[in-house]
Amino acid sequence: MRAWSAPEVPELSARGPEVQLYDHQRDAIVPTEGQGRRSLYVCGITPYDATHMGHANTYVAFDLLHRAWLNAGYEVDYTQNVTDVDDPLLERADKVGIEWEALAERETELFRQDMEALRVVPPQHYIGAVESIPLVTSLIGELEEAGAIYKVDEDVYASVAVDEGFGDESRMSRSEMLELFGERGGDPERAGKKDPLDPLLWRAERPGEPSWPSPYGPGRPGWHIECTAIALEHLGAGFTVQAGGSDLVFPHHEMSGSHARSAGKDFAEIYTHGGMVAYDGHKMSKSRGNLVFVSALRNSEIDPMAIRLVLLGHHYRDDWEWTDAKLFDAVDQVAEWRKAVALGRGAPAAPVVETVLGALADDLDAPRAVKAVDAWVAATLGEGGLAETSDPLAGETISKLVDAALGIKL
Ligand SMILES: Nc1ncnc2c1ncn2[C@@H]1O[C@H](COS(=O)(=O)NC(=O)[C@@H](N)CS)[C@@H](O)[C@H]1O
Ligand SMILES: [Zn+2]
Repeated sequence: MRAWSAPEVPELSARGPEVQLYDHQRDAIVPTEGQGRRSLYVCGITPYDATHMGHANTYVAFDLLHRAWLNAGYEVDYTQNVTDVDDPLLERADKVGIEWEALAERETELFRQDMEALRVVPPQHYIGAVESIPLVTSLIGELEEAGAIYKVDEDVYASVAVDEGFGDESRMSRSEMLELFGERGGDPERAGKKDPLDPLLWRAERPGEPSWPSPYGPGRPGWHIECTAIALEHLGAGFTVQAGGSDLVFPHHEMSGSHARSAGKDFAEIYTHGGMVAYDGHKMSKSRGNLVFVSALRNSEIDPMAIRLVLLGHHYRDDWEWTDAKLFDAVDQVAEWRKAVALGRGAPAAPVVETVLGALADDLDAPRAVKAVDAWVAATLGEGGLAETSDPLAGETISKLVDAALGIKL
């Protein structure tokens, strides 16, 4: 599937430090490692209600990781999926009375435009669930060889008992797992399952639902196996980072890793998750409909760089609440940044470069990076810009820095 056009990422003269990142499984900030390259899988959208600020928060967060690795001198293999067939998408298509494929295509295109506007560097592999069905069915075959699948009626389930690492990623209690599994697309109460937590791998054809042929009969893929298959195919076992919002910790990322292990393959080295964005006092969610859309703001002439700056004002792992006031503050902030870099000379830029690259390499601490730029702007717009000690190339250095490291084009 086509991704979106890539923003130019300026090459910085200073090299960023090694990137450290929070790992959910170890509950610690750990070095990101690998031979010369880094590989990243960020779970993509289920294409309806795109692109709300919760989505944007997630993809901008891991764009900072992508950029931090580039600034540290690494090549980055980036894969993202599109869950372009799944229960919530079919339900929404039914509700609004359009073909589910048309809804998926329209919303994915809107998502691409929003990602371009927010200057998110695109994945090299942007892969739909539908186009991955052959990958999914062959991975189910590997689970079958491992004795890790069984049928209930015509539906195919994975047996989590086969995976002794099950639970290591989320570190949740069984009762927590059962509760979240039911809330997030699982069917713990279904009769005939070996374990209520066993997830669906292949959903047999139902009347009125799309289906594709498979060795397990006509049907469609389960949610978790889709990401396992796509990540293993395009990034390979033991890739560096599996990322998404914190509502994916369980069941989605637990199950995705479990399926890989049951097929005898390592999954991600690191699992990391972005916090939840709320609006009107509740997590922004399709079901509640309290959504702020990137495209709506763009259509009312809001500078996407101001939207991006609101997101960067929060640590990626924090939950926070979107407010219009935050947006208006960011509009002013971007204008100040532009004024300061336009002066050409300014307060010394080298220390800002070091602070910004260091902050982002430390578990993507964007708020600390933004504060350092704010301080430089204030000094430069004050008397700092004119003092003898001023740096004649500060404006150019800072605008390249905030572009490469923060994705903010001034
Ligand atoms: N309110 C929110 N705040 C922050 N992130 C959110 C919010 N709502 C959804 N997300 C994140 O946005 C991404 C896409 O969400 S989604 O459209 O529901 N799609 C999915 O979760 C699956 N297609 C992943 S394979 C996920 O990483 C999800 O965790
Ligand atoms: Zn996923």
